[in-house]
Amino acid sequence: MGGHPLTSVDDHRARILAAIEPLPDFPQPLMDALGLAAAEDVVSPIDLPTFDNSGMDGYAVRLDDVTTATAEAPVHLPVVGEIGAGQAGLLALPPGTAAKIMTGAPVPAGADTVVPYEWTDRGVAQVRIDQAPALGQHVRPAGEDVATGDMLVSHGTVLGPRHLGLLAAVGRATVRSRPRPRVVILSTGSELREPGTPLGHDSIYDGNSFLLAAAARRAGAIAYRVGIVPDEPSAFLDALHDQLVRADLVVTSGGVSQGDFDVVKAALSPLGTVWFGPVGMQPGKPQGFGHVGEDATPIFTLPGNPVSSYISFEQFVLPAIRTLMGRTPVTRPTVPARLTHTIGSPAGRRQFVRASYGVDAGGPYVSPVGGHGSHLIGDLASSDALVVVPEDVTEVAAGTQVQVLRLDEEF
Ligand SMILES: Nc1nc2c(c(=O)[nH]1)N[C@H]1C(S)=C(S)[C@@H](COP(=O)(O)OP(=O)(O)OC[C@H]3O[C@@H](n4cnc5c(N)ncnc54)[C@H](O)[C@@H]3O)O[C@H]1N2
Ligand code: MOO
Repeated sequence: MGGHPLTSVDDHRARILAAIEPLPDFPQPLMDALGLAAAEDVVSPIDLPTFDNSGMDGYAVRLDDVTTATAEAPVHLPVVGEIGAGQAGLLALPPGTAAKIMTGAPVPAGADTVVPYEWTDRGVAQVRIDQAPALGQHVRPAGEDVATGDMLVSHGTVLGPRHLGLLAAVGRATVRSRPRPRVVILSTGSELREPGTPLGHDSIYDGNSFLLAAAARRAGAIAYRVGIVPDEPSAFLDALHDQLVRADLVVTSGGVSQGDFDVVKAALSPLGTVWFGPVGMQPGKPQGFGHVGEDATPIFTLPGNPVSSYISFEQFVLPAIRTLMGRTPVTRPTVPARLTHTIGSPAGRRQFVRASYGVDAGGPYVSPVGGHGSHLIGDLASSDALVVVPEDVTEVAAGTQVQVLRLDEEF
């Protein structure tokens, strides 16, 4: 790739997003929709409360019958029934009577007020009322909270526990949303070993497939972490084709630079459906994107260095997952912060500097963490932000306002 011109980060992302369509939406059971974007405007089919109901355990009365009640001169009323929540036998209250009523039970026609037990002798056949209530006291009117036709959740809202609770409360069993994309992650490299197994003198543990699968799941996808694939094109193609049946997206790590055993490039280049080339970024220069299989499944071939892999995921795969899910914005927004230490950056490449973000008396700040090496996964794990240094900038002085990606923030 040495002689190839660099594709810009923005052009590469634009090429990817032009090739990704949101997944079709369909009605999903409410619990499956947690964290998904609603793909419909939901208006309420009913009022909430659905009917006038009691806010206290006590007696339903007509205010006119109890306005004179005091401790010295209590009012006595015959009790004509008992109304429990979900057990409402008594539909109307005759004048001059009271009915026991429980919290949430429908207030009978004719009653306009509820007297709580604490203001009475809790009588069964007759009740003594020691205090006069205000009109409508402890009656929760129908439609007070939500009226039929109110907009409950608008298209694009990311559904959380409170939205789902409300949808259930108005009787919705499902909500239209796009499903979680299924993302298959393959890591390539004959040097790789599964964590928990012994390491040879020339092997390393496969951190990337965990890094990428966890990032995909955090982004809202269903991540399938496939085992390690050796540096052998036929083995890679077999593994890939086995996985396509359950993939909306495929992500590979490793095997895309200039090495003699760069398996992903060797296996996919002959298909002619995957673009490989250098992208003007550091880390993450060697990239590939295209389509594979009968369904033209999108495939991202990310570089194997762990930090390169992760930053490539952030820049390219995350926006694709969010597009599939109908989430906006598709790219993580940057926030401004004050840089605490001077940093250098290569000309012509957008640099992503591992950093830690904080806020002090001077406002938000960001401090570089560790070195630039794209193998430094320890430094990556100590970071929670990336400083974005534009392509044409070769040095940023301490104290400068920079643009920062906060990696653990929801957006
Ligand atoms: N002659 C050149 N060599 C390299 C170039 C170049 O332009 N010319 N680019 C360098 C850059 S930049 C990167 S990034 C890497 C990308 O290489 P590959 O994508 O082919 O990745 P590998 O060679 O397979 O591995 C690179 C590195 O990462 C380690 N690795 C790979 N997979 C994993 C994994 N699953 N878990 C942990 N670590 C992994 C691997 O052992 C290597 O150390 O190429 C440079 N070379
Ligand atoms: O692009 Mo590589 O990702 O700089 O190490």
